[in-house]
Amino acid sequence: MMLAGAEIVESSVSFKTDEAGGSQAVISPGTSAEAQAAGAQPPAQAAGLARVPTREPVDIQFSNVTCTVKLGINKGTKQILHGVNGRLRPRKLIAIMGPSGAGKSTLLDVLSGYRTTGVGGAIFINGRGRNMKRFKKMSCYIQQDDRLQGLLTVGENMELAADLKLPTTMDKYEKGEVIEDILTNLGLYEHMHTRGAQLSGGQRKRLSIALELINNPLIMFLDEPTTGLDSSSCTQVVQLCRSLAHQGRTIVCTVHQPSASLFALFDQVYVLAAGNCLYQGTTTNLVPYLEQAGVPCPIYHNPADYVIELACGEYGEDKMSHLTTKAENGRELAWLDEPTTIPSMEALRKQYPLSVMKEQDSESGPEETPQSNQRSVLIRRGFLKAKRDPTMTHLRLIVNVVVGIMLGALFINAGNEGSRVLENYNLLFAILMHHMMSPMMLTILTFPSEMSILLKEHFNRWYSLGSYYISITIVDLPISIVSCAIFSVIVYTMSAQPLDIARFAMFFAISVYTVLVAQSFGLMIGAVFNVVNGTFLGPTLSVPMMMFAGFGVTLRDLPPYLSWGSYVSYLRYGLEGYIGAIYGLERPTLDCNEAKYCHYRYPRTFLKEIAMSPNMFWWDILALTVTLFVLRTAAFLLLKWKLSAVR
Ligand SMILES: Nc1ncnc2c1ncn2[C@@H]1O[C@H](COP(=O)(O)OP(=O)(O)OP(=O)(O)O)[C@@H](O)[C@H]1O
Repeated sequence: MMLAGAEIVESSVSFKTDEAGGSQAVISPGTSAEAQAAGAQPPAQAAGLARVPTREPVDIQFSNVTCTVKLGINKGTKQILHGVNGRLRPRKLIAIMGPSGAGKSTLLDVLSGYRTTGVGGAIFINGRGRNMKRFKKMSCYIQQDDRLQGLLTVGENMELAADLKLPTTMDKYEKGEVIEDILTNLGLYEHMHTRGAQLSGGQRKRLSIALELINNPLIMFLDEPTTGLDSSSCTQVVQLCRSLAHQGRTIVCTVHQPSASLFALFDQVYVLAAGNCLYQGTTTNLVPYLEQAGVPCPIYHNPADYVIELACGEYGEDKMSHLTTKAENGRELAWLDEPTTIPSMEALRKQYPLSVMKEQDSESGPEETPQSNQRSVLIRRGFLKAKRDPTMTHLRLIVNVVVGIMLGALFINAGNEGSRVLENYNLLFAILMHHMMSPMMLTILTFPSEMSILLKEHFNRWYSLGSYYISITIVDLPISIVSCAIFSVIVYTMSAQPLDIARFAMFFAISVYTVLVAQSFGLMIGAVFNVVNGTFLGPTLSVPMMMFAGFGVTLRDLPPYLSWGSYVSYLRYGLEGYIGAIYGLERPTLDCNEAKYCHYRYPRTFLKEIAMSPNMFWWDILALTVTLFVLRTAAFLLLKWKLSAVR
């Protein structure tokens, strides 16, 4: 790992903060495309990212790449990429351009290794077939939507990413230097204490790049880094990418329709039209290429706009196919920078012998740091987020207090009164519903957004799924227990349940179990479905659970062909557990102060009526433990499946 003082290879862009707190790109001389086009050698970098890549730059070649997606049952398939070829040269900022729907993001997904399903063709790294494990160690993928931790500040985001991505042997000062260097050069140092959610679009994009720069990748893929940014932020981000590329990285971005000045910042451009390559070469060669192809770019027309118009078929489909043929669908290298010096695959293999790969392969495991470190950092991050989370923590605590008081007030003193046993039974069911619905819905509503961050961070090798899963389980436990305890104390005392520590402990244990099981059920749904589908499915799937709980229809009265349902419904064990806690343990006869005749003042009569045994508590705990384990494992497996299925 090279830190401050490392060799600096080219002039660059840095950002200075103006008085208003905004950032401005300061372009050092020697970086303009014109200067490069004129053959000027860029001078040494005066200011810029000190951490240049420590490994040799990477040459990427792809051949006959296809991508086909399934459109659904009996709807056939659709081919998005039609055997495209290309060469992505090192130290270059490369734009993949094309009209909407041309397949830019798909090509980027394929090249980055994010998409693996329905993909054909070959990708070569430095002359050898891509080894995914090795490739992932040297590359990162920054998707279009900035998936950042909005509750954490820029500094915290960077610190935690550094703890996950830098060797554990580095101390906090060394890591701090890396963070300072990156933030200073990306113009984010002054925003160190701003939360991710409060950053502007351009700042968010730069933070996304900063986070991935921590472990100094050789190859960076960025999907539409300029979308949604104003022209000055666009220039800042593209200038930054250019500077990073010229330090020795291969940077590939998709862009929609860049302005002429933005277009000039790219070194190389790859134009796609309907899944075919129309042009591959330097930005400066585009105009001569079009001229030679017989479709000259009109004077005063932005070449980037013109080529997109051609790619859209505005000048006729025949021109599109003519250009695809001329570009040999990306095989033609004549329009790249110094085409005669582009090494063959064989030469590249000689240049990068396998013995070097051996060293790289033995460097570390699939992630940068050991699992124990990943877990502790993720737990730290989880608690930091939980402390500030207005929904998962603050609202959850408030809801438990409010609902506890409301239920307590509605069923005040119902617990000891023989004439109100049925009311108390309703209260126990209402408590069960509360413990089921609130954690389940909260998870269903919040997890999909967490899922997108997980997808990004897991793909970029920040941590393993196992470490992530263990950390979210641990972080949520104290919040669940505290909110459950507050609720239980309020409702238990207000409704005058028997003041017996053993009974309260049983009541509380069942409550915590119900919350944890419901949350795991929500996690299963949230891992697979989006918010809309999850919001529909969660409560809908819970209805049969309620049916089989033994409330409304007693367990005795369930039709024999449906009796299995009571064994799979965790609510049945929850309700039975509550009954055991409140009416079990040989509870003495209840008071009968509010009526002349109290039919259920003898708990045994009531238990007989509802067909529940008071002595099943430990069986209920066992059943809930098994259910929790099964659901938690299922949620993990579904998450694992989802991580690969989306690709
Ligand atoms: N999973 C999928 N199922 C069906 N069609 C898909 C799928 N993924 C992509 N497509 C289609 O493939 C085409 C290319 O999509 P892609 O997102 O790569 O385009 P793009 O060039 O990046 O477009 P944009 O610039 O609008 O993002 C589009 O027509 C899109 O609808």
